Amino acid sequence: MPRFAANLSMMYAEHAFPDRFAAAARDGFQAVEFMFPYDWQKDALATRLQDAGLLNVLMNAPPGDWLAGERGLAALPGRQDAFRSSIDAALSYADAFACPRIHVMAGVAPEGVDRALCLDTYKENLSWAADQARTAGRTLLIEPINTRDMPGYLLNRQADAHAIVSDIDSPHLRVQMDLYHCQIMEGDLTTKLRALLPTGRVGHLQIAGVPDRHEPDQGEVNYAHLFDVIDTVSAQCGWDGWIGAEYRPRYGAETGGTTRGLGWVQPWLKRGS
Ligand SMILES: O=C(O)C(=O)[C@H](O)CO
Ligand SMILES: [Mg+2]
Repeated sequence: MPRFAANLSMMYAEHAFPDRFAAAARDGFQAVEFMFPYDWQKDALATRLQDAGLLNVLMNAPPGDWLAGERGLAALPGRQDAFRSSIDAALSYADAFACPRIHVMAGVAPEGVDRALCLDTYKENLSWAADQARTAGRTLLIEPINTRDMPGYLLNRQADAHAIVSDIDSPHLRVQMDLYHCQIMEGDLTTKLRALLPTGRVGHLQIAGVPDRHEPDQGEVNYAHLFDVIDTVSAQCGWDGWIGAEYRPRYGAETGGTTRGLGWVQPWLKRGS
């Protein structure tokens, strides 16, 4: 049976972020993920998480200056100190939330910087970070992101992410396989899931409708079919990860909000919530 986590950075936007934990629990989610909790005091958010009886299954490391266009630091030459500080911060927050997984974003190639140098920087930084994660008992994730939503992002395809994870060869570095991005960049989702889940290198899945990034019951991807595929392959290979619902709800606060669009996940939500 697939296990779904509500992404509180995109869902429940009709509530202030700290209030989204209780909102997701009321709807029956048992786990949440989110991107960047760093604007909030970690113990206060940890209390919201615990009061709502939720697991936090994924969070992101600080991405650099998001408003200035930065989308991660891991592959940026000359930013090693900032990268290492971002990992320290992420591990501290992950400890407060008992969060096992941290998405470490690669970054957007700076103008005129050689992609080969970025890749070398990426591997060097990830090797160091995976060792920090080992000590802390966490797992880092790298995610291929589509070039339409994030032009210039330095990791776009599943095979490249798996090659990096294989090269670094640490149990504390895995792939975050976002099926929304994978559909846009590559397609062939059924075959990719059947091939990649058994490798042991996929640490987390995410979903959203394609192309509008709304609920997964809208758009070109048949997620009901993919949930069956994930169930079948997981039973065969023992994959026991979570699936993050990382989408922008189609209903706003005035027309029912996030809750109204949860029909797609009802069979898997906790009863009596
Ligand atoms: O963009 C995505 O799909 C992600 O999962 C990142 O964590 C946030 O950009
Ligand atoms: Mg994603």
